[in-house]
Amino acid sequence: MDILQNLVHMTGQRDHLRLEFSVLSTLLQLPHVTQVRALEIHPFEGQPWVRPRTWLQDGQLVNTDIDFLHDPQRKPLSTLPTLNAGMLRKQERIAITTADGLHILWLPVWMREQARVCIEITQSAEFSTHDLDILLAIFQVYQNYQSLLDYSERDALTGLLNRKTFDEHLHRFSNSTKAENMTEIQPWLAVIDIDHFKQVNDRYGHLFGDEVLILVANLLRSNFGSQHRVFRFGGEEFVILLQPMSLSAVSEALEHFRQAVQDYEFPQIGKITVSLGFSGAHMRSPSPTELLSQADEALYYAKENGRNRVCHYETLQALGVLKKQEQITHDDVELF
Ligand SMILES: Nc1nc2c(ncn2[C@@H]2O[C@H](COP(=O)(O)OP(=O)(O)OP(=O)(O)O)[C@@H](O)[C@H]2O)c(=O)[nH]1
Repeated sequence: MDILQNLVHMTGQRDHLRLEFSVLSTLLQLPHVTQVRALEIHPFEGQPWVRPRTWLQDGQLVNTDIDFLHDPQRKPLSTLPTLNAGMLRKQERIAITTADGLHILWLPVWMREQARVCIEITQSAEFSTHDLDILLAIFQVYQNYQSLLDYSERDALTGLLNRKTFDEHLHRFSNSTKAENMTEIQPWLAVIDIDHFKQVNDRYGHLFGDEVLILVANLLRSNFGSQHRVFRFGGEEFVILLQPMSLSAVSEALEHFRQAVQDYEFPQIGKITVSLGFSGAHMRSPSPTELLSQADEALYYAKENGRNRVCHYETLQALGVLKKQEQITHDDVELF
C-alpha cells in the first residue's frame, strides 16, 4: 500500500528533480534495498562522465547543488567499466556484484537514444525475480512519466526546450551564477535570430520556413546541445544558456555557429544567416530579465548594423554605441 501511495505521489510531480526524488523514495520502501542514487551522465571533452545527483545520506535523500563541471564527485564513466560497457550497448539494465558482496542494479533512463540519468539500486541480498518484477515496474512508471514531462517541455517543431521551461532554467542558471566568484570565466546568455526570415516564408511558403527552423535547431543542437541549454524562444528566435567560460571562448563558439549557418546549404532556399547578441551573467549581473534584455540589445545592434554578426553587450556598452532601447520587448509575450 505504501508503494501505491508513493506511485500516486510520484506521478503528481511536475518537475524532473522532484520526480527523481519520488522514484528514489519509492524504491527505498522495498525490503532489500539499502542504497539508491540517481547518477547524472554528461559528455565532457569527448567522453561521458558520471556523478551522483541524488542519493541517500543519513537516512535522507539529498540532491547536489553543484553544477556538473564543478562537482568534485564527477569522474569518467570509464572508471565504472561494467556500467560504461552496458551503456555503450544501450542496455536497459546492468547488474554487478561488488567484491564486498553488494548487488548493484543500474537502470539507465533512455530518451531519444540517450541516457543522461541512470538509477542505481543497491541491495545486500541478490535481486530475486520477485524483487526485479517490482523494481522494474516502478522504474517503468517513472520512465514513462519522465518522457511525458520531457515531451511537455519541448517545442513540437524543433524538439528544443520550449519557452515555457525557460523561466525555470533561467532561474536555476541565475542562482548558480551567484555561486560563481569569477570574473573572467562566467556563464552567458545568447539570443539568436534568423535574418530576413519573413522573406523565406513569403518566397517559399511556411513549410520551407518550418524546415529552415528545424535545420537551424539541428545546427544549434550539434554546436551547443551537450553542455548548454538551447531553447526555441519564439518564431525564429532561439536562446542559449551557456555554461561558464571566458569571453574569448564564448565569442569563438558563437562565431563558429554563425559561420556554420552561413556555410550551410539549405535545401531549395540556399543561404541563410543569423544574428546573435550575448551578455555575461557575472556576479554583478542584474536580474534575469535584464540579462535577457541586454543580450537582446546586442542582437538589435547586430540587426541594425548589417546582420550576420555576433555582438557582445558589454563591449558595445564600453564603446558607447548602444542607445537605450525602450522599444525592445520580446514580441508579444510577457515573460516574467
Ligand atoms: N514558417 C514559420 N514561420 C514563422 C514561425 N513563427 C514565426 N514565423 C515567421 O517569422 C517571421 C519573423 O519575421 P520578422 O520578425 O518580421 O523579421 P525577419 O523577417 O526575420 O527580419 P529580421 O529579424 O529583421 O532580420 C514572420 O514572417 C513570422 O510569420 C513558424 O513557426 N514557422
